[in-house]
Amino acid sequence: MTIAARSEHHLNIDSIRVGYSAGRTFTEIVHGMSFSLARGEIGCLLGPSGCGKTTVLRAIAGFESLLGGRIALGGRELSHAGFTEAPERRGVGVVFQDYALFPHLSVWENIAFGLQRLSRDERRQRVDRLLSLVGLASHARQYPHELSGGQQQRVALARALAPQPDLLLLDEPFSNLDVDLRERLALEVRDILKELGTTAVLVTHDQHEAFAIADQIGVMHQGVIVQWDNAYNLYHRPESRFVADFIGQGVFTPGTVDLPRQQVHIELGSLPLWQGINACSTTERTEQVVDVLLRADDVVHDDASPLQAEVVRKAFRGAEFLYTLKLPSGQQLLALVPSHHDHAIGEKIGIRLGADHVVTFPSESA
Ligand SMILES: Nc1ncnc2c1ncn2[C@@H]1O[C@H](COP(=O)(O)OP(=O)(O)OP(=O)(O)O)[C@@H](O)[C@H]1O
Repeated sequence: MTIAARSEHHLNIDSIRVGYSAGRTFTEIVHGMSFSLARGEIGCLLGPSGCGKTTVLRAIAGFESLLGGRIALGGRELSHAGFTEAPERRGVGVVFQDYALFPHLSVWENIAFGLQRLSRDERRQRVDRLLSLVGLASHARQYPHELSGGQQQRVALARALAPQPDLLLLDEPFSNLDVDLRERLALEVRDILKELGTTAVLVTHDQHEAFAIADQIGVMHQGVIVQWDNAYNLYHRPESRFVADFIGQGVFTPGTVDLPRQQVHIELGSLPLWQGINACSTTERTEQVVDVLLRADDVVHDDASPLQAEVVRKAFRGAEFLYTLKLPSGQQLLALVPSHHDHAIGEKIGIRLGADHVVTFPSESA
């Protein structure tokens, strides 16, 4: 069956519902979730543990069937209630968290594994190209146990890409790697997918990984996508408190909206409202109490500033310290400060606002 509507999208996930039964009870985990990707686009499902990310991926791979909604790829319907195309017939490749390489096969043989139907020459060309693309040409004869975790994950990626799938799924592919390598490999994988024009969906709970690899990110909460957007908008224009909280670091601080001046006043000073984005919609009153999202990079350390805040906690981040600061009112803030400004706990430091816009939410204390 071909889906004519929205054919500009390569992958269409349309109102899918997925759940599990355990004994006599049935629990719905994914509650009518939708997103689409154009050909060659990289999407990411990002969310806290247990929100249903892997369940969605398993449904796209064909390991779980749908209770409702539909999944289509390249105009081909892969799943709807009562129909699940078999995983091996979907044209979907999967890279798992634990690499799942064949231990008794060499790197070359692992990548060639799914290419039996190709001629010897085609197979050799395909595997050699992928090996050089993932930077492992000199490791072709080695076995998985002789490789580092990052190298094994590159082999797993090459193996999943070898049959040229219509869609690649990556399930927390970097979570077994250390933090520095994770982000580097995520950027490398992005380059490889872009070079091949492969459409991909990644799931992770690590926002740096999501930011490094994805064109579009769906922030998931309790089985639904609460915002589908690019990384910049998720950080700077979160549409809900959940997204504001989950993405980046910041605090909510009380503020008063001054609509005539299009400003919001907080303890640190006044800021322009971001037109149309989360600005309070109520116009009956000229002032309104709101919670203002202040990111750690919105608060600037400035010795010349008359506004002083006390250092309550500090975390060394290499290039920066993440300071937790207390204002005279007791309100706490976060501030990212270059790490050559090494201040002691209890010390008072000058701060000022460094934000050019502000995002507000209805006050939870009002
Ligand atoms: N096979 C299963 N049978 C029953 N319940 C399951 C099964 N697999 C997952 N669940 C439940 O579904 C919910 C969502 O799980 P899922 O693995 O999709 O979440 P996730 O967002 O990928 O989490 P994580 O980041 O921890 O992997 C969880 O409450 C989990 O316990």
